[in-house]
Parts: sequence; structure tokens; C-alpha cells
Amino acid sequence: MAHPQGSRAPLEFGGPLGAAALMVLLPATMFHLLLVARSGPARLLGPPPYLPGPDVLWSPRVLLLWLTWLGLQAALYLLPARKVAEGLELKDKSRLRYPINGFQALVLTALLVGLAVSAGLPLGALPEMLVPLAFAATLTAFIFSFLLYLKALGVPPSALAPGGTSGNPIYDFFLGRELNPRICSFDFKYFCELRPGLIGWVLINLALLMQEAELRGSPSLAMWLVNGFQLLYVGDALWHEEAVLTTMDITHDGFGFMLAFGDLAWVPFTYSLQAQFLLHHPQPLGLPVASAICLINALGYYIFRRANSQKNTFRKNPSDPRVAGLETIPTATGRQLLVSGWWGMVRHPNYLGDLIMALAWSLPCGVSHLLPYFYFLYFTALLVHREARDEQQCLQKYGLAWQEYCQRVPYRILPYVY
Ligand SMILES: NC(=O)C1=CN([C@@H]2O[C@H](COP(=O)(O)OP(=O)(O)OC[C@H]3O[C@@H](n4cnc5c(N)ncnc54)[C@H](OP(=O)(O)O)[C@@H]3O)[C@@H](O)[C@H]2O)C=CC1
Ligand SMILES: CC(C)CCC[C@@H](C)[C@H]1CC=C2C3=C(CC[C@@]21C)[C@@]1(C)CC[C@H](O)C(C)(C)[C@@H]1CC3
Repeated sequence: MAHPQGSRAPLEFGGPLGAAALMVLLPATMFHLLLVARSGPARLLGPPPYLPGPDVLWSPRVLLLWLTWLGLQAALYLLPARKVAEGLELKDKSRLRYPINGFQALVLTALLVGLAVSAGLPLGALPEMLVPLAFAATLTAFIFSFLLYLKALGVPPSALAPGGTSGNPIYDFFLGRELNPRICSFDFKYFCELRPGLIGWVLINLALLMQEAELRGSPSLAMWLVNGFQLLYVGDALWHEEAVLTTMDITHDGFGFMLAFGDLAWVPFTYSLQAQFLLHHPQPLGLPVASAICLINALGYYIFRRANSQKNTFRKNPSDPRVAGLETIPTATGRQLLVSGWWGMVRHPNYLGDLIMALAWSLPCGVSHLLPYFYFLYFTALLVHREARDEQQCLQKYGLAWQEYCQRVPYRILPYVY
């Protein structure tokens, strides 16, 4: 069923062909990374050490473990929340309500895992299950996206995402048709964006750290740094959970294969690549270099957090004393654009901070291999592409005011370079 508004929307990601290619390439890349990280040469661009057969990929026990994890996170999502936040206004003028209890879910998961480990759960065995776990997550993402696609056939046009209604089933399956698929108050996209994948990522990191301690007597300094930096990132995301309600994933993109696979499989199994690499390729790291890397991460985090918080504070209440003195450009929508402070330096200061952190996560792995820098390279490409999509959307929303902003703040991410 094609919708008139959809047929006018320009196709992204190379249209149906690009979407089909990505649906093969993304899982293939994830499995390549998982296999190469544990191989001796660990060559990012070399062939994988072997092609996994069905006996390596498929394990009913692991599938059960994965479904239990999803069930646990869903149960934690349903617990009473300290706050219920409202999302942005939708096409039909309504606003959805979202529980703010992600940080609580992280703490409760940590407590439950702590209890289970002290009762004898061998967490250090998890790294051995990464390949079948990733397979279970990929399978879940495919089935889930298919069910979401079917569900979206029965919703009114006002519930559809602007981009996922081209009428081409492959493209719409990839991008997602429905903007905020829900059953009662359970919001699937919001749940997946912040819970099973992000918390799963730090749990995998922890398991790799414990496995390293078993193998070598104690975790290496490099492993501590990677675990600490990424835990800070995930903890920060869940602490500031409400801010995700204004990201383009929630406000603009439908919930289809791209986000379902990204959230459930890509994030936990590829974002933990540095820790996976370190388990199989220990790297010596002295205190002076470790301190310098900590400073780089702190700088990145500072820029990322301050820039995101400044925009969120401003969007919530432009007269808040923390942002009231900043220079702004009025727009025809009644909203204003910040043109001084962090958002007056470059048009995406938060991306800059995020990229600096990405570099700090790879540096503990040394410079002998390209593999641990995969996240930094992929993330640069993702953010450059995301920035272009966001610019397009802002130009549509704000027209001339956006053009004036671009003139006054000419650089996108890196001052004087890009
Ligand atoms: N680790 C990962 O894999 C990923 C991390 N991220 C991170 O997620 C965070 C959110 O990113 P994202 O959702 O892409 O976008 P942003 O948080 O950068 O938000 C972009 C929006 O901000 C508003 N805006 C832009 N310029 C201004 C301005 N000058 N003044 C006021 N408002 C402005 C516009 O929306 P409006 O005017 O409607 O408010 C625009 O659409 C980032 O920190 C990013 O680094 C993102 C993707 C992946
Ligand atoms: C599989 C493809 C390559 C594309 C998938 C992209 C997704 C993995 C990312 C799209 C936007 C994301 C965000 C975060 C994680 C990665 C995905 C899902 C985020 C939750 C990470 C933590 C941050 O603090 C954040 C700002 C909350 C992020 C929001 C966007």
C-alpha cells in the first residue's frame, strides 16, 4: 500500500538496491569482525579465518539465552519509572509518553549479574558464545522487522514515518514504515534503542575483561580503559535517556531492519570490538600513554556532553538562565537556532566530541592493527552521512533561517577542516 506523501519523499541509502545490499553487507561485516578479532593476524581487510557453518552459528541454548536477555530487559522497562516524559508533537497533534528508567535498568542488571556471578554463573564463558549470539540477534532482527512491517500495514497514514513509505517493500522494510510502533504503552523503538543492545554491549565488555583475568591472572590496563570509557558512554546515554526522544531515530526514522539490526546486533557485537581484540591480542600500555588517552577521552566526553546538554536545555526552555544569554536566529516555525556557544563553533559539536571519544577507545589497542580502529572509521562515515541527512531535514524545516545559520557557522564537524 503506497502513500502519496511517501511517493514524493526522496529515497535515501541508495534506494531499494542500496537497502538490499546493506541488509546483506551489514550482517556479513559484523560476522567478519567477530571472526577476525579472534584470529592471530586480526587483519581488518584480510579474509576471515574460516567460514562458520550451521553448527557454529546455530545453538538453541544460545537462542534461549538471547531471548531471556530480551525478556529481562523488557521486564525492567515495565517497572515503575522515576519519571514519564512526553515526546515531540506528532502529525496528529498528540504526544507519546515514555518511561525514564533506563539507568535504573542498568543498575538492576548489574545487581542481577553480580548475584548470578557470585552464585557461580560463568560470565567468562560468554566470549565463546559471541558468534552464535550474534546470529540469534540477527535472526531476531529479521523476524522482528518483518512483524513490524506487517503491523505497519494496518496503521493510519499519520502513524507512518516520513521516509519509509515509498511503496517499495524492500526499501520500506529496511527503513521502517511505522514511526513509533507500540503495543499498549510498550514502545519497541525506544526500548531497543537504549536497552538490550547498549546494556548488552557493556555486559559483553565485562565478560571479556573477566575472561582476560582468568587467562592472564588479571585484566590488562588497556582492557580496563576500554571497559571504563564505554561504560561511561552507556551510563551517560541512560542517565540522559530523555534526550534520545529528540534524536532523528525517534522523531524521523521508522522502525525497520536498519534500526532493529543496528540496536540489537550491530551495537553489542561490533561496538565491543576493541575489548574482543584485546582478549586475543594483549597490548602493553604504560601509565603515561594511558593517562594521555584518558585525557583525550575526557576532552571528547566534555565536548559531547556540554554540546548535547546545551541544546537540550535550550530546546526545553530557551529562557533557562544557562542558555538565555546565547545569540540565536529566529525561524518561521517559532523555534530558534543557537548561533553562539557550542553550536556557534561548528554545526555538530556533539559529533566532534563523540568522534574524539571513538578515537580514545581505539588507542589502548596500540597501533599495530587497523582492526580496533574499525569503530572510529565506521563512525566517521556514519556521522558524516547522518549530518548530511540532518542538514537536509533542517533545511526543509527552517528554510532561509537554516541557510543563514550555515553562513554564520560554516564548518559542520571539525572547525576549519570540515
Ligand atoms: N554512538 C553511536 O553509534 C551514535 C551516536 N550518536 C550521537 O547521538 C547524539 C544525537 O545525534 P543526532 O540525533 O544525530 O543529532 P543532534 O543531537 O545533533 O540533533 C540535531 C538536531 O538539533 C537541532 N539543531 C541543530 N542545530 C541547532 C542549533 N544551532 N540550535 C538549536 N538546535 C539545533 C535540530 O533539530 P530541532 O531544531 O528540531 O530541535 C537538528 O535536527 C549525538 O551526540 C551523536 O554523536 C548518533 C548516532 C550514532
Ligand atoms: C547498522 C547501521 C550501520 C546503522 C545503525 C545505526 C545505529 C547503530 C545507531 C543509529 C543511532 C544510534 C544512536 C545510539 C547508538 C547507535 C545507534 C542506534 C546512541 C543510543 C548511543 C549512545 C548515545 O549517547 C545516544 C545519543 C543516546 C545515541 C543515540 C543514537
